[in-house]
Amino acid sequence: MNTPLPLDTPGNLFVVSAPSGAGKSSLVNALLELDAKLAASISHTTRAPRGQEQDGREYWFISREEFRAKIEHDDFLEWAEVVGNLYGTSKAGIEARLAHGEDVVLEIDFQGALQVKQMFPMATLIFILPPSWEELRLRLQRRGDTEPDVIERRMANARVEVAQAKHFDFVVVNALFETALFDLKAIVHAQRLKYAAQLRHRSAVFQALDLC
Ligand SMILES: Nc1ncnc2c1ncn2[C@@H]1O[C@H](COP(=O)(O)OP(=O)(O)OP(=O)(O)O)[C@@H](O)[C@H]1O
Ligand SMILES: Nc1nc2c(ncn2[C@@H]2O[C@H](COP(=O)(O)O)[C@@H](O)[C@H]2O)c(=O)[nH]1
Repeated sequence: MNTPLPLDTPGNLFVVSAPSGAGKSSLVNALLELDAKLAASISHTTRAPRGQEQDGREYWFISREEFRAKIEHDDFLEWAEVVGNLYGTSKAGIEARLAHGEDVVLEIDFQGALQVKQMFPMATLIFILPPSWEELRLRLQRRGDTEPDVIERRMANARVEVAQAKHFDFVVVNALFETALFDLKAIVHAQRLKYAAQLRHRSAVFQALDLC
């Protein structure tokens, strides 16, 4: 059972999901370079490293047994199986960062995103769409680090994922990279302002109650 996060942390939680190859890592990495207040969370996965990926940089690469043990210990904020591999977001660090007023971004699949929203309704869920199925396939192929049969499985899974976009707070189409990045920055900015105002409202209400 996943234990919920506190509801009124001063930090903001952003969750970015997309079908594999739509460009979410590229967009989130560009956003992280521009935004010093935003930190990424490194997920655990049972899949093998791809290309130049390094343990502790893109992911923590662990065995299925280690992953199962982490589930048993309630170490994950959320976890899911995606195209045959297990992926999970470790709770350690995220709660502390949010409590200290830092903003955290998670790059996870839709199953994980929906779990996070249930436990932490203040989380902002952003879905990145590719401009077309053809372009999605081309991006997966151009990346050159994924076997052809895996590309087919990811394309099939992409249809399931895109059908979930309606449950997200925002949808961004990643056709032109700079335009999508601009949209992402605007969403983060707007949500920060909205939640800061909500926190001020709550503390003003508590003050008013004290005066009564
Ligand atoms: N707007 C864009 N136009 C053209 N190519 C793009 C665009 N955005 C990203 N790409 C390219 O598409 C490929 C896939 O991008 P990326 O690895 O960021 O996708 P992803 O959604 O994070 O995939 P995964 O979930 O598998 O990690 C990369 O080669 C990236 O450079
Ligand atoms: N539910 C979670 N999904 C995650 C997490 N980390 C990554 N992912 C998603 O898995 C797929 C495939 O990723 P890839 O790196 O193997 O291409 C992609 O949609 C990721 O967003 C996680 O911690 N939880």
